[in-house]
Amino acid sequence: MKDKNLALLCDYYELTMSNGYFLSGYGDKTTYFDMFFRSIPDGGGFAVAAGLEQLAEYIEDLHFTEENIAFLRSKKLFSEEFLAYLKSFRFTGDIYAIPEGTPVFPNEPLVTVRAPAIEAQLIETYVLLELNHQSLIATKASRMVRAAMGRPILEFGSRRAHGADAAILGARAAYIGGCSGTACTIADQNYGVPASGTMAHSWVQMFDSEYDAFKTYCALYPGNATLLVDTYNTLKSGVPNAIRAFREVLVPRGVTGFNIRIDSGDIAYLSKKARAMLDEAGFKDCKIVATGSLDEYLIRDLLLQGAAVDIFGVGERLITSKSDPVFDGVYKLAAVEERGAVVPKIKISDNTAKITNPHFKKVYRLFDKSGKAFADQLCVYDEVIDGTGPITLFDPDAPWKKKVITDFTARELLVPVFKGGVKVYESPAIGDIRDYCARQTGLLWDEVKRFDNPHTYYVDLSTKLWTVKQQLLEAHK
Ligand SMILES: Nc1ncnc2c1ncn2[C@@H]1O[C@H](COP(=O)(O)OP(=O)(O)OP(=O)(O)O)[C@@H](O)[C@H]1O
Ligand SMILES: O=P(O)(O)OC[C@H]1O[C@H](OP(=O)(O)OP(=O)(O)O)[C@H](O)[C@@H]1O
Ligand SMILES: O=C(O)c1cccnc1
Repeated sequence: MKDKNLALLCDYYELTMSNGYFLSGYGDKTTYFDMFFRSIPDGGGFAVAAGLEQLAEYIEDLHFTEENIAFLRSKKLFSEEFLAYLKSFRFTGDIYAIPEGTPVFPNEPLVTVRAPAIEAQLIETYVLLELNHQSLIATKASRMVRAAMGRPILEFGSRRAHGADAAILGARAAYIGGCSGTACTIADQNYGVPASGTMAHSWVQMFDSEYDAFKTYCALYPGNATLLVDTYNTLKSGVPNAIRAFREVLVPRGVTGFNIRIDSGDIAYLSKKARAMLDEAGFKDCKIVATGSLDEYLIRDLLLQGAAVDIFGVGERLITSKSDPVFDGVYKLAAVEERGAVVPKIKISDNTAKITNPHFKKVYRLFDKSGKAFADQLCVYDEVIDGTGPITLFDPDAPWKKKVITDFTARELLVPVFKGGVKVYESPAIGDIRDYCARQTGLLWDEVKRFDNPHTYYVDLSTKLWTVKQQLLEAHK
């Protein structure tokens, strides 16, 4: 993907509008665009931001090749002046973003772009596709990881992913969301997501007997043997043959740390029976991996049934976020600059939830004295919340419902990623993003993290921002 020029991976209207801005004298106008989302997949209480590293790489490299320009010329729609401008196009603006792995909520900017109109417009599609996809999968992974109550989850979805990028970057996002590894080897090579795996039924079928298959695998990979026990009959042959192979090949070598995998049938019943057989054979440390169309609800249900599963492998329902496969991030103009002053802009809708929050904004996360996050506050860019004075929180839709908070700390969420076209943000190592995600998720109340009817986390507006919004609504009445 890195070697491909993806400048034309944009919706065609970005180009027609940009050509139009260019010809109408708006091309250089400084604009502020926010990327934010409106609803949390699966009715969850929070989402996990992901995709920033790839977005930053894309923008840093964004340029139009001779071929791109010749292609655009062939459409007979774009002016020669605009095509000449594209030849030397580079992103020159500023970008602020919420770091990957941060729990995020509807209506707060995950990315704010301050750039000349054409530049900000041309990156819209990529900003959205990268953040929408990776945030979707990171959010889904986080749900599954919570359902597994500390048991590792391995991402096994490449074969069911909607294309190569969805597999590779999906594996990256799943790791950020808390998965422990992936079967996707290239995700390890490219992004450092630890790759591992077990074996397919074909391995077991290939040999004259199940026992031969297990014995050979144990001899080849003594430190990494996870034997798939359900090819013929899990309890009658799979588990007994696995026990025999462990006993005959691994025990004499002093190897520990082997596993079995169950991929079909009643996982609760079979895992409990298999556990008893392994324990009886003296293999109390042998772990049981379960796979087969799992998701957070099945994982939770299996654990409620007392399934003796130590590790879950999850594919299709994670890599496609099958139960709710759309992350509805949007990219909206929030302000422009007129003679150096920031002028807020609003998008009005009959659906009040779709009215945008205008202005160049900051996002603060507020923590109570126990360290738990209790609300996010959107402010105008020149406001500061430092926790030294009280803060008034109110419901933006019912501003008379107020409370004054005194004992709290505040952390600004948006960090600079580009300044004047120069990338100033060094993306952390993937393992650090994953750890950060786990720590930040740990700062949310359990009520926000439950699956059913989670508590709505407040994303409030400062009085100043709320007033600007009301004034714009009045002005457009
Ligand atoms: N104890 C259980 N409680 C709830 N769901 C389960 C339990 N055990 C398995 N499942 C789930 O039920 C579904 C069973 O799928 P299905 O019957 O189509 O195939 P399978 O058992 O995996 O067998 P095969 O791979 O041979 O088709 C899977 O989604 C699996 O995760
Ligand atoms: O079910 P998922 O969550 O996607 O997990 C990955 C699945 O992929 C493999 O099966 P494969 O695609 O070979 O087909 P199978 O279901 O017939 O085993 C593996 O054996 C798992 O069952
Ligand atoms: O390694 C595995 O067990 C695996 C990999 C991909 C898909 N299903 C299982």
